[in-house]
Amino acid sequence: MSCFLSCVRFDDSSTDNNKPMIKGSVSVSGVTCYSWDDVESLTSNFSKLIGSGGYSSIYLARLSNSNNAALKVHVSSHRLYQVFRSELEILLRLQHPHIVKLLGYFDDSEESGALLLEYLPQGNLQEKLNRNSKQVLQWRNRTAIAFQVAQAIEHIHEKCSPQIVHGDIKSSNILLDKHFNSKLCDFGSAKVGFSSMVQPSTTMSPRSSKQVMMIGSPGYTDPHYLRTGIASKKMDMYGFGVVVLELVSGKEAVSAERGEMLVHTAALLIHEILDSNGDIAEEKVRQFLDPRLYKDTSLDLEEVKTMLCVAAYCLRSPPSLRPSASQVVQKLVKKIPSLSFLGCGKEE
Ligand SMILES: Nc1ncnc2c1ncn2[C@@H]1O[C@H](COP(=O)(O)OP(=O)(O)OP(=O)(O)O)[C@@H](O)[C@H]1O
Repeated sequence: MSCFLSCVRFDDSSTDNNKPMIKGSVSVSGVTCYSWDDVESLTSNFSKLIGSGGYSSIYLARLSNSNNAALKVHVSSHRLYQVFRSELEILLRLQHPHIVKLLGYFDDSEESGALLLEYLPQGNLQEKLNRNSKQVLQWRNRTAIAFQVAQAIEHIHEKCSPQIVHGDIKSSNILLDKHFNSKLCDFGSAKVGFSSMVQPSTTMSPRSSKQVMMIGSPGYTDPHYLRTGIASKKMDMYGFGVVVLELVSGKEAVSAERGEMLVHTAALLIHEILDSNGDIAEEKVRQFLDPRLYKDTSLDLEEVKTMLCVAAYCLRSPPSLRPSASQVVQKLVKKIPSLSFLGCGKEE
């Protein structure tokens, strides 16, 4: 932890971005309430699927001003309607350059809902880091993405009221715009309130009534949360640590071929980093580095060490030893000075 404490300043400033919940209105503060007919027409009858998740399908939508948008349609069910409502209410509060922007929504008040979101044309970070991706994400983009995601987490953890735990930080929940600026999405697992204790809820099905619903995704879930069911800001920092390992190595959080977790593959290196306070041999750094970056002229091995150091501290146990998001932001700015030019993520 000393490596963090020596270079951070705490920022306790908070802004209240509460916005009133809209019900039945057409458009308030730029967020529009749509009818189902509107939704069908915006998506040309759901003609283009651009993504899917555990609880939803995402379609390309075209706004009246010809701009593209993304429509996230939640699976119809009473339980998932609560997930939709929770995500809607959280997104209505949030306004940050690195958090996906809510443009509108549809709500039947019973079991169906849809969110109209700004469209991020480069898709998600997991796809971009995939070995089969045509384009190799450059090192300077990777450091900027880590920085911007840390800023988004800092915002929900420390700068909005009430504070929010995202609960599912992973590379497929990080979307990229045309300049590879990142935006955090998917607040369906988020918990509002400080260090919330999550009482695992049972599913609606009587057959599976003993099944508990945990939040998080394989390869990213904080082992402390798995043991205790306590969702806290530090579980987001754990997920962030895994994302940073993905950015450095270009590997998936869970290997598709061998099912191996990246945190396990990197365990030895992480221990060495923590033991040496980040002072590790360049050769070891190179061994872990995404080989597609070897020829990247923007690559700087000292910056790679900084990123690995951030990841290592975010993955520490117990969670109290992990840095806060603002400590990570400060550390990245201090050690990767080019990031300070990004400011707090300029809008396009
Ligand atoms: N605004 C957007 N612009 C472009 N693509 C998007 C947008 N929102 C979502 N997607 C795509 O759809 C995928 C799934 O979105 P999202 O994570 O919000 O769904 P989910 O059902 O909550 O998924 P999960 O299973 O992670 O809970 C994203 O990884 C991304 O590829």
